Amino acid sequence: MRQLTVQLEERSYPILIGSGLLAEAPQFFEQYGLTKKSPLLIITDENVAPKYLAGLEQTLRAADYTVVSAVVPSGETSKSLSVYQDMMTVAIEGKLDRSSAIIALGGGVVGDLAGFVAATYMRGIKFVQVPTTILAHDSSVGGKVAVNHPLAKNMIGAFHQPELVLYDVDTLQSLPPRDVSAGLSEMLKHGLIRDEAFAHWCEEHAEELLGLDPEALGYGLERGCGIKAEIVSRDERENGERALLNLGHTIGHAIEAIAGYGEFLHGEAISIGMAGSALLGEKLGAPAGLYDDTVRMLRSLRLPVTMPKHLDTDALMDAMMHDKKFREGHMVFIIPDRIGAARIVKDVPVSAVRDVIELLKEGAE
Ligand SMILES: NC(=O)c1ccc[n+]([C@@H]2O[C@H](COP(=O)([O-])OP(=O)(O)OC[C@H]3O[C@@H](n4cnc5c(N)ncnc54)[C@H](O)[C@@H]3O)[C@@H](O)[C@H]2O)c1
Ligand SMILES: O=C(O)C(=O)C[C@@H](O)[C@H](O)[C@H](O)COP(=O)(O)O
Ligand SMILES: [Zn+2]
Repeated sequence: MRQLTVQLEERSYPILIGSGLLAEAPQFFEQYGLTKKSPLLIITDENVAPKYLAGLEQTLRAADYTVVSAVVPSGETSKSLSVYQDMMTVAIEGKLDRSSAIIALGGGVVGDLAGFVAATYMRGIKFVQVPTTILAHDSSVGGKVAVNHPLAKNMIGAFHQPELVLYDVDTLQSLPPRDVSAGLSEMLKHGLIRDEAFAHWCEEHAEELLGLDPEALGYGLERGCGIKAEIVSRDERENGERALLNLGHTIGHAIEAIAGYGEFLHGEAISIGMAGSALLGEKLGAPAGLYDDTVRMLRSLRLPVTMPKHLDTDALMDAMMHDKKFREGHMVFIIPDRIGAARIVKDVPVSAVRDVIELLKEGAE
């Protein structure tokens, strides 16, 4: 088992990554403070439930935990206020109390939704992240929890750290190829912002990663989580450095909202956004070649680097104004200087962003 720690003083917690960990959930839950005297609520989705829910429920009940479960539709549309309200109803009817915990069994959608329920139920109860996607190496760490507003991504949310991240990598073997690639997008992002060697490693090991080779996946998840944990430990609430984790997200979130949630997977939209950030980087003085290198790396992971022409530039520009980094009238972007290093740039010219959006359209020169 690989173990990392998110260092946040009294809110510190471990990230446990390994094979067979779901079967050991009761021991870990007990070790990290989940009481057996109050019910647990497992929130999962329709794709994950048939594969992993019954097993987890049985293991927990055999260890004397009381378990209530809720299954939401799979996909981005479940990060909504209406599904959030349904989860609140299940929690109230299931008699969760202030000592209860919520278990997020699934990918980033379930993690963000369940985490937001935990952050707000009775003004906040414990929760545990049990990620089942590659992408969730990012979403399960750091405590950003949220649902979407139709106009903008992750608009209704909180910072609420889990007690534990229990990452059973065996679950990843059942992921569809499109979700494998989407998850690798955020893995590469961690290399692009902080670790040049890791970014190259992702490209060099693309075929093993896409083929779900356990050794490659284990290392990639450990390094990706490690970079995220280091940054979050220094800047939990995104007052500075944490914004680097948003590379590609200003454009990516706008694509997700304007195309309609679920049309593009999050990792796919972020991939297009990272290609756009590299273009912006070159416009703002980064060495030529940065865009080509970035695009080559993204393509090696079978990720898209262009968007359909029909996505309206004005609508995308409007959506970008809702970015959480937009403050005091300034458009703020994460701009790569080179592979492995990026910086926060305040007041990026709107005209440069508009040019980049046009260049990202399919068929543009
Ligand atoms: N909080 C954060 O810091 C953070 C970071 C990155 C992304 N996110 C959010 O995460 C979400 C994307 O996460 P995601 O890509 O994991 O999406 P997801 O949760 O929708 O999972 C992707 C798909 O895989 C299915 N699935 C999950 N586990 C499976 C398994 N083991 N086997 C087979 N199918 C499985 C799901 O049902 C879904 O259809 C977005 O909403 C994004 O905004 C949050
Ligand atoms: O943890 C962070 O900080 C990130 O930015 C990670 C991103 O991958 C993630 O998509 C996050 O949810 C985006 O946050 P937001 O504040 O832009 O909504
Ligand atoms: Zn993301």
